[in-house]
Amino acid sequence: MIRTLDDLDASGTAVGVRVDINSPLSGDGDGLLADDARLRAHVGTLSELTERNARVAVLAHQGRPAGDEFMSLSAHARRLDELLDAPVEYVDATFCKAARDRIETLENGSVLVLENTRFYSEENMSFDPVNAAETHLVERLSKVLDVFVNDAFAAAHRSQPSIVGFTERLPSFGGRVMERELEALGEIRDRPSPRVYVLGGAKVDDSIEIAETVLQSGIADTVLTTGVVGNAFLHADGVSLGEETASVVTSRARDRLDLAEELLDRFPDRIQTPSDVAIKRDGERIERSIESLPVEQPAFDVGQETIDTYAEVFETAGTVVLNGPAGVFEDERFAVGTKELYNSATDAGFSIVGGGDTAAALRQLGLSGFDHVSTGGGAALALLTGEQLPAVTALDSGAEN
Ligand SMILES: Nc1ncnc2c1ncn2[C@@H]1O[C@H](COP(=O)(O)OP(=O)(O)O)[C@@H](O)[C@H]1O
Ligand SMILES: O=C(OP(=O)(O)O)[C@H](O)COP(=O)(O)O
Repeated sequence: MIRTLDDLDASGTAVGVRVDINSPLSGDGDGLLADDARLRAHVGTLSELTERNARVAVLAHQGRPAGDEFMSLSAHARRLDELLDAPVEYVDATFCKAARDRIETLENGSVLVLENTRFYSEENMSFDPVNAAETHLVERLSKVLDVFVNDAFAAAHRSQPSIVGFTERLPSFGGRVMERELEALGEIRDRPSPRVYVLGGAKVDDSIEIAETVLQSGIADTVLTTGVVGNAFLHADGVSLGEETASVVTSRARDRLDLAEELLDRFPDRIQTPSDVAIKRDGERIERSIESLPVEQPAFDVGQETIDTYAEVFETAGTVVLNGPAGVFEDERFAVGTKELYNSATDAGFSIVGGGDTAAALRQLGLSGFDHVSTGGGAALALLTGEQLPAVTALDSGAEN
């Protein structure tokens, strides 16, 4: 069991808090945040620490080296300053003397945002906790920190130094986001059955692998497919979709379509594919049954019959896990499947939603009422397929040290 903020006497201590505020940027190259959901998620943990009179140094990443969204955290710090009652400063250094000096002179009850951890090469590599503890970032920062709090659930599937290294050197605790996510997602096998996984979106190969894991292990009783994933399963089943749709499928699925075909053979009663789709013809949404395919136009959503069939499955489901939009939700005409399916999933005993684009779809379509909306995409799916997360293993073993 990991220790939480309930186990921490924070007053007067210097606390390093790893958060995941990796966010979509505005796209204008101005480094402004297009969405602050991940920052708002951490407000509880950060406020609790400042109200308890701790000095808080925030560690986080943004983007990946050479990627479009690889940026400084200065805009994140400004937004956190607006969101928190406590004063928030920013320093464009992560672990050098300038950063360490600022941490040492921080006032109790205030926050310092350190620079993007991934500006340093070691942070872009994977380590086991013992070796992560020897990296410059962890070794130097540990000298000026008393305690480490990991609240970065969305990065908990990574083995980077700032995620797994501090637990070897400092008393370490899970933050409130980490605690809530592990509670909601950690014991998926204990959630009521039948458990239904709805796999949509465009990460076709990942979703095919997830389908295999959850069906084989019995974590899921049924897998329903939508989005490009649904079209990929139809394609693997020998349905001739038409050139446009097939080319979206094959551009998204590199080498797992054979596995999809095998899964349809092995679990014929436990995987469902769409019975109809919505295509775009002359700028309009037209619904077509699968039997009437192929068509020239691209299939951008599931059709009403599929929506109704899947909604019936939700009515008797104990747990529904949804990942990935059912269609091109960015276009109102093809948001119908996502809107109606996610809405009816709230009829299930317990509903869990994860995924970056999925969270954006929920906001855009005004969908709510789920039992848990995860801050993580990859991390949530790793947990929901029964994997042990490196961040949690490190917090667990840190608690034993
Ligand atoms: N039928 C479809 N054809 C083309 N794109 C689709 C279709 N269904 C969903 N998508 C696209 O999938 C993308 C989201 O997928 P993904 O990144 O896998 O979701 P998440 O980040 O939630 O895991 C969206 O941009 C959406 O437009
Ligand atoms: O956005 C994240 O993951 P996600 O896209 O799976 O939700 C996390 O910040 C992890 O980032 P990474 O996938 O670059 O390690």
